Parts: sequence; structure tokens; C-alpha cells
Amino acid sequence: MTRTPVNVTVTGAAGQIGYALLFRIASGQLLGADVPVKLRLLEITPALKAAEGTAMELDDCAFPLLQGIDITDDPNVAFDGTNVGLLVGARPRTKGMERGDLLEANGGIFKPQGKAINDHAADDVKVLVVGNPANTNALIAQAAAPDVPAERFTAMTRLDHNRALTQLAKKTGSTVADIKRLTIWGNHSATQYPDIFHATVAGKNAAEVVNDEKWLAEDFIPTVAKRGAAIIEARGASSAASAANAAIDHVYSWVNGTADGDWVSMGIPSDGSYGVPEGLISSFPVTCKDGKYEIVQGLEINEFSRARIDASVKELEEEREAVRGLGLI
Ligand SMILES: NC(=O)c1ccc[n+]([C@@H]2O[C@H](COP(=O)([O-])OP(=O)(O)OC[C@H]3O[C@@H](n4cnc5c(N)ncnc54)[C@H](O)[C@@H]3O)[C@@H](O)[C@H]2O)c1
Ligand SMILES: O=C(O)C[C@H](O)C(=O)O
Repeated sequence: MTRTPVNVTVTGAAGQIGYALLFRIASGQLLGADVPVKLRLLEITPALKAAEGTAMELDDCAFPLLQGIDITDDPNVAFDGTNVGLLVGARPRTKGMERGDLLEANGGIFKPQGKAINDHAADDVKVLVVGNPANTNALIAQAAAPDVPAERFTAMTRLDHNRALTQLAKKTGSTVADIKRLTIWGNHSATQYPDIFHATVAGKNAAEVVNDEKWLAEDFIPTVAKRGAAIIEARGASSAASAANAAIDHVYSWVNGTADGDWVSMGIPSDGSYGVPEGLISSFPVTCKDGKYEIVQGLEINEFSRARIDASVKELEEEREAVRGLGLI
């Protein structure tokens, strides 16, 4: 049977993450090796030509699953019939810009995009916000889309999750495939909390295998939380291929499910679980099945973890207050 193509919209398509992402989507890695896709590329007007260049290269790959590419600078066109929206394009922080300025500039992007999703996307639309500050940008887009179920708006913390997997594997002399049930809590920012207390390494409790709270507090957590800045320092540009890879992982898990006995981290609207105020888009451990995610319940949160989750959640609350003050939500 011929499958109906899935419409995937990528914003910021001419940017560096866009370049690392589009070819993987078109090759079937986002949704599955048997799922045809149509791509919609949204860019600002001056970057349309660059997006056209990328589209030419996509054509030149002759991907069997790629059934069309549209390029536009109009969010209403870009999100028309969209099933999966990857909101990558954002305003980067520039010199002299305060956090409030950044939130305001991004409000100008994510509010109209949220409205366009509300008015034009397919009923089953799933949204992943990658553009920073990702959690609060997702909140802005979600607030502008009251007709779309709130849980369809998610923010990316899978890159942090993947970073934490590798750091823990290195510390324990294992491979990432040996590690399960790791969690990123909170904001995709330096306050995030990578939690290994429920994780396992080859079936054994990771915190017990590590048995080194100093390493956890002074090495592992800051290394993961500040990895984005370390990449910028080393590369002279922010992470791109690893960010695109995490976006692929996030959507693939959401659509195709998580492995039995394991979970992933996603920034999702809180239902109040683990004391995270309802509605904040915060990272949680989730399992996915049949295109839906569920927060893993019943985890015991020790004092060490509680303080760190609370600190990151406090930052998210402050961001929410700031965008509320700007009339963005
Ligand atoms: N959540 C994460 O883990 C994570 C990881 C890496 C990067 N990021 C963030 O992802 C974003 C994109 O990163 P990048 O390296 O691709 O940046 P980039 O500057 O290379 O590309 C961004 C693109 O977005 C476009 N853009 C700007 N405003 C737009 C709008 N209104 N509509 C459509 N497109 C628009 C720009 O023209 C540009 O081509 C940044 O905000 C970055 O901080 C997030
Ligand atoms: O840290 C950044 O500013 C970029 C990105 O969010 C990352 O985590 O690599």
C-alpha cells in the first residue's frame, strides 16, 4: 500500500542545524525508513536563496522517500497541513542583548508561528522547538495555539540527554548502549539537571556504580549543562550536527516509541508531576507509545536531586513571568 506522505516543516531551514537536519529527514531517519515525507522550509526573506540551494542539494540526493519540497517566508504557508513542525529558526543572542531582549525578539518569531500552527496545521500536529531559549519559546508558541492540544508542543532536551549518556559511559567504562533510564530535568540551559540516580549501567544502579558524589556535582553535571558553551568555544559556532541528531531522536522516539525498560528526556508541558508547576515546559523522563508520551511516575527524588530540579524550575518560572510581562503569553 502506498503511504500518504507526512508533511514536515522546518523553520530556520537555511541555518546550520537545518543543513544537518534536512537530509536525515529526507532519508527516513526522522519518522521511519518506510515513511514518505514532504518538506516545507520556512526562512526569513533574505535567507530564501540559501534555502533554495539546500533544496537543490536535497533534489540531487534523489531520496526515494522525499515527495516534495516547498520553500516559503510565510508561516501560514509553511504550516499548512503540517504533521511535524521542527521550530529551529530563532534569534541568537548578540552582544549587549539582555535575556529580556532575547525573549522579546523570539516572541516575535514563535508567537506568529504558534498562531500559524493553530490555524493551518494538521489535526495530529506534533511540534518540537529547538530554537533557544527552547522551553520558553515552546511556551510562547503553545500559548498562541489554543486550539491545538497543549501536549503537542515540546522542547528539545534530548541533546542534553545524549551528552549525559556519553559522559556517564566514559566515566563507567561502558558504552551508551549499556545505559538506560537517564533523565534530564528542567530547562535546556545551564541550570538543567542530568540525573543518574535512576539510571542503570549494564543493569546496575548508575549512582552506585559511579559512587562519587564529588564527580557528579563538580564534573558530570556542569560538563553536561555547559556543553553547549564548550562547543561554541571550541568550534566557534554552536552545536549543529549533534543538535540535528537530537531532534531526529526526539521525534523518532515520540512517533515510534521508546524501548521497553528505558525512557528518554523531553521538554513537555508539566501536569504538576514531581512538583513542577502545571503548564511550565520542563524536561521530564518520558516513555512513548503509539505517538504519545507519558511522564514516568513514582521516581523517588532525593535531596541532592530535589534542590537541582527546583533551581531549574525556578528559572523556567522566571522566564514564564518575563514573557507574560511582555504580553507574549
Ligand atoms: N535545544 C537545543 O538543544 C539546541 C541545540 C543547539 C542549538 N539550539 C538553538 O537552535 C537555534 C538554531 O541554531 P542554528 O545553529 O541553526 O542557527 P543559525 O543562525 O545557523 O540558523 C538559524 C536560521 O533561522 C533563520 N530564522 C531566523 N528567524 C526566522 C524566522 N522568523 N522564521 C524562519 N527562520 C528564521 C535564520 O535566517 C537562520 O537561517 C538557535 O537558537 C540555537 O541556540 C538549540
Ligand atoms: O548552548 C547553546 O547556546 C547552544 C545549544 O543550546 C547547545 O546546547 O548546544
